[in-house]
Amino acid sequence: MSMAFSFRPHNFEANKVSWKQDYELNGRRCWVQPRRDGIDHEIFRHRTKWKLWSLSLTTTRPAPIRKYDERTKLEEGFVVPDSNAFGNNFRDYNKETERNKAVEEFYRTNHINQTYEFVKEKKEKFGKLNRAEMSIWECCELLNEFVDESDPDIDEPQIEHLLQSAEAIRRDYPNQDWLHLTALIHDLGKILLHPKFGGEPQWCVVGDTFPVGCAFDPSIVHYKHFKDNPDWNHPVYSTKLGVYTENCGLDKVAMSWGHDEYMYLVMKENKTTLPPAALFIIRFHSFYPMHKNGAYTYLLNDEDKEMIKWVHLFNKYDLYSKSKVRVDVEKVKPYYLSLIEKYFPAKLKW
Ligand SMILES: O[C@H]1[C@H](O)[C@@H](O)[C@H](O)[C@@H](O)[C@H]1O
Ligand SMILES: [Fe+2]
Ligand SMILES: [Fe+2]
Repeated sequence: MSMAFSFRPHNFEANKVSWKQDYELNGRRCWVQPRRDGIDHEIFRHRTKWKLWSLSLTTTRPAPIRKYDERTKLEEGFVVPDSNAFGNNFRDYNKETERNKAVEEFYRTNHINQTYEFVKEKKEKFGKLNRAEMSIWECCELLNEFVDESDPDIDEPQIEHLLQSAEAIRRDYPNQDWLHLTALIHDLGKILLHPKFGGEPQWCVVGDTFPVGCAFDPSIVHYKHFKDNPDWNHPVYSTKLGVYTENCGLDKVAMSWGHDEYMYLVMKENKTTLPPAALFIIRFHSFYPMHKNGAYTYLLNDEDKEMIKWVHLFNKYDLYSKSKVRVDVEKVKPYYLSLIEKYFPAKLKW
């Protein structure tokens, strides 16, 4: 195999290389060059050019991670792939595929059943956090068996998605360890699917979220199915503001019940030391109607408007890191355990 690389990264001369094909990343072939200074170089081909980034996968090393573009001579961030693991556009809910049929059926059930009353009951029930005591990592491992039925972009077990998004954000923001941990835990609320938690059905655990107690916005995925929701014709809940007041703030808004709100409650009650931005990201990362489509702005207050930037930043890694490439769990585990120890108690109430 020819190894003709045209780039010249810093310190290139110092590294007598013997490139070794190692694995695929986002459908690309990559080579990894472990170096004596502890910072591995990963090389991959993006469109017509070779790119390089340095990566470091253990806690003991600093992580000066960057990608290097030979043509522009610039370092750049995470490259958003052109298509998902199935060769389709990301979040394309309308393309006729077998998977999308199941996804639509998921949203039909979700839209019919998520009512204002239903959400209040679930919050009350699961807000007690009296179902299990376990560490964050134990919860990650329990998620191994679940595949999210609402997601057109990935059919891998959830732990893969957690690690893929965490590793992707870590590459671009090596010094923001709170972001790495936020990504790792952002979907842990899906543990509600587990028999320990009564094995909740998918429609009230996963999928995009939206406010209840006021009118459903037409930008919500598969909006048409709301017509069979009992709140559809409710005299108050079907109005624009519903039970809310203009710009009352998202903290006061009841969102459709699912993994976001549950994980937010778990973090808050177990007194995480993660910053407020982390809580905001986790609580609203599935609120695509707001953060992607710009709906419901009349419910946001100034603080929310300020915080959205974090959800936008995070969303890129949540959505576009989904791929068929597995992360080596054992390799990265020590790093994430150290973050968990920094920001959470050893055991949490769930
Ligand atoms: O299907 C996905 C999945 O359930 C994600 O965890 C959620 O955050 C997204 O909003 C949703 O589109
Ligand atoms: Fe999610
Ligand atoms: Fe996610």
